Amino acid sequence: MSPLLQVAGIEKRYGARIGCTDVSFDLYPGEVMGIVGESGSGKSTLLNCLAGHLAPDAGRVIFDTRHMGPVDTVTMSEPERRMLSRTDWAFVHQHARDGLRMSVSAGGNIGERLMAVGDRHYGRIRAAALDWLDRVEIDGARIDDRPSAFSGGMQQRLQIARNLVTGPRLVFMDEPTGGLDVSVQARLLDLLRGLVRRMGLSAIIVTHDLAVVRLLADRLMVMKDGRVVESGLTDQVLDDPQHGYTQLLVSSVLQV
Ligand SMILES: Nc1ncnc2c1ncn2[C@@H]1O[C@H](COP(=O)(O)OP(=O)(O)OP(=O)(O)O)[C@@H](O)[C@H]1O
Repeated sequence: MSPLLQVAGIEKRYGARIGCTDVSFDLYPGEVMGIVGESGSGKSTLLNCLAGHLAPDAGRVIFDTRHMGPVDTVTMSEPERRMLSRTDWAFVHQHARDGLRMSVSAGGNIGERLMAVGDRHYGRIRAAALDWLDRVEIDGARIDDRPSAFSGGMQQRLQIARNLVTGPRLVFMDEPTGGLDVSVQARLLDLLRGLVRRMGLSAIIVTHDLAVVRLLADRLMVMKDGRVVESGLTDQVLDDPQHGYTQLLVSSVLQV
């Protein structure tokens, strides 16, 4: 099996400050990679470089596209990258309002993604929207409501539906459960785990919450000061951390 994503030597600087540096890894189809580290360790910078939101200063990101095969997403044109982010890629933001159109109905938010990839059949789009509302446990009767009338947890579930409806090959998630109440987080995590497993999704999840990666990620990268200090299978890294920083990260959670 060839990798879905090949990341080699990614570096991003903000002036003299390192955002992230020397990051390399492969991601295989159906694999979920977690990226953990304390605030300022470079997780978001790396995720944004991978997802094409930030231009790295060095390195390659080769993605195996559905239509063109492997392409370097760092050097591809902006329109090509925009198309990729509507088709093969999805991005789940920490704050649902960054990933939703708040003035458009719930059904419209889901349908918009389908229309962006060329679906024009109203009945089919509405049926898909209803199906996806159901999959993310939102009552279909709310299809014409705007997301602003939803709770934080519902908004996040709607954002996930909007992202997954087009069957992306790779989903980027930035703190998908951050900022939600603990009980809401648990339900969302459960839902995400079900969707990831059922759809065989490949995903890269940035979080500072080790419980999130424990549940969702097959593999883990631990970042500190912009560098990857440890990586491996999630259970291996969390149960037997080798690097002092990872040991600290794991033990600080256990003490809570
Ligand atoms: N726009 C920016 N301008 C200057 N420096 C930045 C910028 N964004 C991030 N940085 C710096 O880059 C480093 C990595 O930050 P980054 O936000 O990627 O970390 P993070 O692990 O995602 O943190 P958090 O969990 O708080 O989001 C930090 O030193 C940060 O101060």
